[in-house]
Amino acid sequence: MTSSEQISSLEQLQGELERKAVKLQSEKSDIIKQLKELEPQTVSALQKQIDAGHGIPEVIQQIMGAVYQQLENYQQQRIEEIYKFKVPLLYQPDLNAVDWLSHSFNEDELARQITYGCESFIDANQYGLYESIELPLVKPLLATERSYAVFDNEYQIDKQQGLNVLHERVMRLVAMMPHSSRFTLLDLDGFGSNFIYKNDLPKTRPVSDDVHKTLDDIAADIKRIYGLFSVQVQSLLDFDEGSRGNEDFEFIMVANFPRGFDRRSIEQLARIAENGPKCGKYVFLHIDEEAEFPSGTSLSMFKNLEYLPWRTLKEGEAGEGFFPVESTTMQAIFKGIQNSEKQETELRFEEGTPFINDFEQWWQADPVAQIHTPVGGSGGKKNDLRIWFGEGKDSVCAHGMLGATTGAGKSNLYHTFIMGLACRYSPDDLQFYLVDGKQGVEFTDYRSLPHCRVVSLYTSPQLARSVLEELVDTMERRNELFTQYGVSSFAEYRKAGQPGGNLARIVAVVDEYQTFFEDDRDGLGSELMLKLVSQSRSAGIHLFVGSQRFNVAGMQKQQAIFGNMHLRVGMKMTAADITALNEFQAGGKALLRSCQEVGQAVINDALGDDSSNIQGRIFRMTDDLRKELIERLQQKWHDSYADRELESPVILNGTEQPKLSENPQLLHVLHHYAERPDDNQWREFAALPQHAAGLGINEWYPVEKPHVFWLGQQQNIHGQSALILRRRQAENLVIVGDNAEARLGLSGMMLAQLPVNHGHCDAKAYLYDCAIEGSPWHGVLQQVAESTSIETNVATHSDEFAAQLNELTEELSQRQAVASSDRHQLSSIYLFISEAQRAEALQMSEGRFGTPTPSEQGQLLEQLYSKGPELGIHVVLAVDSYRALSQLMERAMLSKFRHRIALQMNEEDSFKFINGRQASRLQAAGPKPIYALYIEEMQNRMEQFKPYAYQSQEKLTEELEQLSQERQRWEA
Ligand SMILES: Nc1ncnc2c1ncn2[C@@H]1O[C@H](COP(=O)(O)OP(=O)(O)OP(=O)(O)O)[C@@H](O)[C@H]1O
Repeated sequence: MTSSEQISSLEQLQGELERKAVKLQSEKSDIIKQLKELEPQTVSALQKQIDAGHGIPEVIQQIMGAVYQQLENYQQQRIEEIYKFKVPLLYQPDLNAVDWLSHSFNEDELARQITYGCESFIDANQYGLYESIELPLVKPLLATERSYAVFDNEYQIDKQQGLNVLHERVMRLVAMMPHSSRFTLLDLDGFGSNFIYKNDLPKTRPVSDDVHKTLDDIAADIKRIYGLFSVQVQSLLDFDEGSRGNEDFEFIMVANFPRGFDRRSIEQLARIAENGPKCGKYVFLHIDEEAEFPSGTSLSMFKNLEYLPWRTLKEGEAGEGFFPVESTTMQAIFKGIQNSEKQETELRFEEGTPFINDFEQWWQADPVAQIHTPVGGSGGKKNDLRIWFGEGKDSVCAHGMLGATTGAGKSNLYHTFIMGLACRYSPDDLQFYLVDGKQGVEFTDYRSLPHCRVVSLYTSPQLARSVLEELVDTMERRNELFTQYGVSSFAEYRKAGQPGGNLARIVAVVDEYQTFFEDDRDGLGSELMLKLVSQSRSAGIHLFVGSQRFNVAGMQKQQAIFGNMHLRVGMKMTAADITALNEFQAGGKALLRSCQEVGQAVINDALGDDSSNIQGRIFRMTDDLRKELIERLQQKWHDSYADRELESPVILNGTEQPKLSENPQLLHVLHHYAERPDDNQWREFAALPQHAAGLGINEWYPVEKPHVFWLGQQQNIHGQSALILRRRQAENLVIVGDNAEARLGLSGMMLAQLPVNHGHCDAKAYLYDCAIEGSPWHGVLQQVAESTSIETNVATHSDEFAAQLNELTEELSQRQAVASSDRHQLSSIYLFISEAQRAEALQMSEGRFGTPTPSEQGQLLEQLYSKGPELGIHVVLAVDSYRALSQLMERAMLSKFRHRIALQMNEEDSFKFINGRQASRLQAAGPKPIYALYIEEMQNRMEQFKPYAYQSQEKLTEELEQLSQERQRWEA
């Protein structure tokens, strides 16, 4: 119910009550009249009864009883009707008479009017009611331009009288507006003893010992709020609730005025009293009549004072005045407020961005000079808070930064910004790189946003820096392209018709950007950031970074970097952070101090210059709306570009193992070629740079029958670790290390990639699964093999393995007989031995002279890995430790494994296996994520990556399904 309805209902109540009472009165007399009219009939009825021989008194009783019953029913009914009308609780004259337990305090009733006594009664005696009804006397408050005063009446015995009036005002106001009122309690003479409930009030302004400072702060607020006004909006009360945000109405309560005030503070207070009401600031003075005003001052300086009635009312009394609030009532009100749930006021995204409902308008905005989107409203207008990057008429805005404490609404601002832009610009015109902090998963849903090129979750410092590195590389590639076509900027290139292919503006949003500078002794993060922010604007690349504060630990060259961050967005921050910051000037800082509520922000696009501050409230974007919009944007992509495959973004995750099904290089091959590529197409794909989702390998000779197997993801944007098996000596793989999930995941995913490299007649797999039967690892390889169309032979026991070895040895000797010119026609054969440490028949035994001698199976295997690779037979061996490996083969045999993967192992084993301690340091930061090293013996290459790892049966099944779906086109 709005306030005006409230008041009309008060008046209505009064009228209704009077009408009912009069009606009751007239009905009562009607009945009595009827009763009187009954009398002659009664007489004749009596006569009849007597004639019939009945007893007289009994008959009279019967008739009279019926009549009185009827009368009573009437009265009861009417009285109930009257009591149904209740005075609204917040307007009851006596706050002590209110049942506060029945009130939720969840919503505010703006005190446009307020009760200041009892106006009239419906008198119980007069109308025959059980109880009298009191009606409130109301007067306007918020809508006036008044301040208020009450005198301490020296003739009163109780000197507290005037203060009690103030207390009653405070309680009434806080009960009406628990969430939108703020109190400033000035008790200079009493040291606060006159406002003992100060800490119970939900919001108070901190009062400095120096009253001038407090008054100056209030005056600055008034000035700031005047700054929000426009022709339509000329008082705080005119703002609609969403855009008023949480700008509070402030009540400045002064005890024992003017005690403790000097001339300057009285002058300032008088100015506040006069100018404050439009900005929602009202002064209430309790005047101590015995105190003297400092010379040159007087109460007449307060021009708009209204005097509050101070008469104490007692129960049943009417007139202007007040009922002193008892302390139990205060407690009930404060408790109720404490338990209330604040109804958030908000400005919804849909309200400020009507274009989101007009699909025709989507993706129509022009990115050539700049990109921009509204992100909030300042008050009078609903969408004048905006973020932009690029070139304006006389200004530029290259990059931006956001400072906001936890819970200030930072994530919501990112979502509003990202979705606003995504609806306005097409994915050909705008792309996002989204980087969450170390703990962050805020950007997860954007994996399916068509504009997204990179989504990084739980981002580690190394990963964060690699994103910067990638942006710098992209910038350099763009600059080369511009030089090639004789243009100097993104805008010129676009205007020239994009002769070298489409380029979109890139916006990189980085949350918790201090991650760039963590564990960074070389200062690489600062170096890269400076390079990017100082050069990338003309390449159409913009950085928008956020943190708890602008200035973050570990950052070097801050001044130079910040000199390019034209856009500054501040939300609620700690007082200490605001005082310390240099990214806003004094006016901006004052605005930031008033951002006390979630969603409030100050935006400045001119390096913090005070002339460019704009304060307001960020649109609220619900998760549901965001998800719905992402889905619709995806649909729009498919509708608009039926012939173009949507490129999947690179997904980085600082804690999780990667998924083969998300490998952009694999996806590129699968999506780009309608069938399994031929030799030339493979070569073309291999030569494609990694940033274009290729392998970046030029040495790709079809005669060597190269086949690619991805192993996992490196800690950077484009780096995918892969090994290429060719028909050359030693093209085998050995995986050594503690982690069973990684060993199994690596072998399993290699197996899963056979159908990428081979048609089903073109390869065969032999599996020797030595995992303990009943263990979670047992049978996993077989399950993977079954999901491919490749012919597979599975052994789980030593004798089955012996048969496999015999078959393969036979195959090997047949292949050796094939003329070398025909060998390229031989199909590929892969032998996977997992958990080889458990293959007893492969272990070496002590020979005649104490030297270890290979077992019979060991010798056959040795032949296969020594002679097989050139003939298309490759061995993939996985074992849990170097010690176990050394029981399977002599050290010299290790040279037959050109490809080696090391997982975490002890330092000694690491030295033996890879000639360095690196493998003993892999998990130094903790067990997750699992890291691995890929060593390419011949090229002396070593790279660290996160391997594909086995996690659970469900996840594997899901992954295999996903992969076979992706491959479907080729299989058909
Ligand atoms: N502009 C806004 N209007 C109304 N409510 C908002 C607004 N912004 C955020 N909120 C609400 O406030 C809460 C915190 O918001 P948000 O998650 O964006 O904060 P944050 O600063 O990112 O917090 P954290 O740093 O803890 O992640 C959420 O419940 C959100 O719905």
